[in-house]
Amino acid sequence: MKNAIETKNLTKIYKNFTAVNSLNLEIPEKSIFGLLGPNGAGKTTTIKMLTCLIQPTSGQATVGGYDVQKNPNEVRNLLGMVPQQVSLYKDLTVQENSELCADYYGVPVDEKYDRIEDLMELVDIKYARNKRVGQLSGGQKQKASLVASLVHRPEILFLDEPTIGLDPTTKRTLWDLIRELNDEGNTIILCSHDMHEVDMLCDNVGIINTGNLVAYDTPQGLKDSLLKEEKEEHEIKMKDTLRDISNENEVNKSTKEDIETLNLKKMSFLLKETNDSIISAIQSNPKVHGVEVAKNGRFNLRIDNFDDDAVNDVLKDIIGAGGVVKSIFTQEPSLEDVFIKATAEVNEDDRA
Ligand SMILES: Nc1ncnc2c1ncn2[C@@H]1O[C@H](COP(=O)(O)OP(=O)(O)OP(=O)(O)O)[C@@H](O)[C@H]1O
Repeated sequence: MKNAIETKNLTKIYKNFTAVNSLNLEIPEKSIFGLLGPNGAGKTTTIKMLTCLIQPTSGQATVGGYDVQKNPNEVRNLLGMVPQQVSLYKDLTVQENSELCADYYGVPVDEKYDRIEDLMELVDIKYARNKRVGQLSGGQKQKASLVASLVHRPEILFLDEPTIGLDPTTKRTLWDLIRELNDEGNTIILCSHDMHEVDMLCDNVGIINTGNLVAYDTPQGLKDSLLKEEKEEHEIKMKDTLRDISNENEVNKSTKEDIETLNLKKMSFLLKETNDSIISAIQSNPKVHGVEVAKNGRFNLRIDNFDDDAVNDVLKDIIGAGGVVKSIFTQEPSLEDVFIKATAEVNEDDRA
């Protein structure tokens, strides 16, 4: 698979402050890539370099095979950009802004009205086409911005916090649109602080912290690696604690309990009906620790966090004993956990 974007040691230094430090990134064609990072990490600076708004201090970047420094015009023709702050003319209407963008990118006159019509239909902003952008709500502005950015059919679309401030329904409409554009073969670069959004939409995620790329994988790959890291940390902690205990020659009850629960994850089932045979079936599973039946009939238990089959095994026990599961909940690492871990160490001094 070809890459839509490649960077090699891409660096931006403002005076003596390193905003982006030697970034090496590969974004496959026709994928949705999520760029994450805390405030001030260097996301917008990276996007600005890739969209030819600012010059890198050193390193290279290619977009659609074109070098951002040597062929900025070719790069600009390939991409569309929805920035954090909507950059349309406030005194012009949605229609006028869209036409202006179409003319700027040289969209043939016999196509431009149809394209604008189709896009307005797609994002549902037709009803406000004759309103001035300055009079629109935040969500309407975002939609107008999308129409203007997509009118020249960019192969690569940059979206900087596209759903910030949108209501949940409009947000989901926009997610559908992003997926649709991707299905049509567009590459999408999404900058967002919304972890759920990134998890739902992106094929790959890069986490940038103090100008450095600190993680790059699929969302699931990142979560799995956190689980693996936790397992390794847990094993080290176990060994240390057991050594301490044997040194002290005394096993404190709460310490023992701490060790036992370190590697357990919470799991909870709501069954249609409960009876003793279901309870004893769950209790007799060696992977289950401490079953508790809550007043609302929900089973709360803990299972081995690192055993891939544990959830399946408990389910089999319940179904085998004639139980009907209405809902199930397990606590897994989220992309937010990965983000917090990957960006925990902040050393702004290193950037100067
Ligand atoms: N023109 C500039 N001159 C000096 N420093 C700058 C300039 N633009 C950005 N920076 C600094 O570079 C760093 C990265 O900024 P950038 O806007 O790329 O962060 P970001 O990851 O997009 O943050 P946010 O999530 O808050 O939008 C910040 O510390 C910022 O202050």
